[in-house]
Amino acid sequence: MIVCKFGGTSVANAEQIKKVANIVKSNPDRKIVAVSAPGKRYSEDIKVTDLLIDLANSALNNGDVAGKLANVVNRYKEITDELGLDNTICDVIANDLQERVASDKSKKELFIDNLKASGEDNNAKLIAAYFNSIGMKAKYVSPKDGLVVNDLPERTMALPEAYDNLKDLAKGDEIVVYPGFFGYTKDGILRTFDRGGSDITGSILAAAVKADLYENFTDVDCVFSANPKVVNDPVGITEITYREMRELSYSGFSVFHDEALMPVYRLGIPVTIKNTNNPSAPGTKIVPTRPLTGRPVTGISADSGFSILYVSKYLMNREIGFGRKLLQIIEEEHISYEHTPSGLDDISVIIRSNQLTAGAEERIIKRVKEELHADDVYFRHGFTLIVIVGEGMRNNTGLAARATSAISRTGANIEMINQGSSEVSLVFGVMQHSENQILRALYDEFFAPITV
Ligand SMILES: Nc1ncnc2c1ncn2[C@@H]1O[C@H](COP(=O)(O)OP(=O)(O)O)[C@@H](O)[C@H]1O
Ligand SMILES: N[C@@H](CC(=O)OP(=O)(O)O)C(=O)O
Repeated sequence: MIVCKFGGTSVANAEQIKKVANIVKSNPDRKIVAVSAPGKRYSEDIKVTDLLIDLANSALNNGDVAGKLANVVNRYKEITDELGLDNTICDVIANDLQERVASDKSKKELFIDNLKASGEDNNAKLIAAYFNSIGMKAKYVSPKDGLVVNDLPERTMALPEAYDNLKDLAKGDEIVVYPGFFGYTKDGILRTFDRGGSDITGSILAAAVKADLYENFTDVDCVFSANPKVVNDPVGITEITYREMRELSYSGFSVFHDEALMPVYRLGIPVTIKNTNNPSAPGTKIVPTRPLTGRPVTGISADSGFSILYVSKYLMNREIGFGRKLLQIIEEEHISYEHTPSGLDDISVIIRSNQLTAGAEERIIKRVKEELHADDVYFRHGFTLIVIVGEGMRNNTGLAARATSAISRTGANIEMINQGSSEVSLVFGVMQHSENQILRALYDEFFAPITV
């Protein structure tokens, strides 16, 4: 049995939804279909999820609710009209949105989650109605019936019992159309996953029903070895390991959410990334292991929005517990960190900038100075992490040297280097403004065809 997930671009309009129906119809094993909210129809378009976030903020701040709500309903109306569906489903969607807008606003975050999730919830209802209208027996299933997630303040994750609750999801003879992106706490409170989180839903469903395959349909033929929006015509990846994909997704390959790997990885369920616009292309297969090819590097990703906390203190290396105390100060601000490269007398902590506020920075600096008696403490912002990933990198001598010289040829300074302990990745911290130039230089170094 196959669980397939169709991303926002695959369900952005009627034409795309017709392609989805054809893909599902073409293989009777495709029994569970997880869907996103309508995404971008063209590059300047706005995703329904973003329209909904804007609507939620308007509702919280006494802004224009009626106009923004009508805007969202119109996106669905356009789709239903073109699919030849009657007004029933659009009325359901309009009523549902009105109810959500009128719901409890005392917990801002939960109110926004509730509106955000309606994008996928209503699209799943619409797509199930369309499937039935063309004779494909289908039913919409709500995450309320099983996809239990944890409570605030932790980030949203499925609880172990969700897998048991959902194990019989595909038992009937209808195709299950399931909204991505959200679940419910044990108390029935709706919470969304991170942005891009419909990939996570698909993976949870695949693990719950022990699917033979999880197909993730998007708008590119495969995962490329570098972001195709930055590197011209990058090499496509046929097979990639979970570990490689995890590193690359986490650090900038937006094509597949990094958290979506864990549920399927635990059961060894293979994943393929395929193109809704070109379903016969084989796509990229994510597998537990793969034979090594001649190329040590599989992919190069870049992710911006990082800050670095620099701390130096003479004889830091001799001071027992210095690192722990430093990280505890950061923990007490509820901030997570990515890397902690260190030298004899200094340590840097790499943090996602969106977790920092001016107040938090000030408190951290003050405490590190006063409690840890550091000689120097300061934050710097505007960094990108460039990550080179490949199973073939282990024991490949000279690879780091090749990477650093490729970067130095661009004239950029390397602010930080970290060899991931998994030994399949190498991380470089650079200033954000040189990101694209460095990505292209590294791509040329490791992927350009050799000419004699
Ligand atoms: N290395 C990569 N390989 C393929 N696509 C990538 C890569 N890095 C970034 N992308 C982008 O990811 C996009 C698909 O992800 P996303 O927009 O989340 O799609 P969906 O709407 O299917 O969820 C592609 O259009 C592509 O621009
Ligand atoms: N619609 C949500 C969840 C999602 O997974 O969307 P997409 O498939 O368009 O990446 C978002 O925009 O974050």
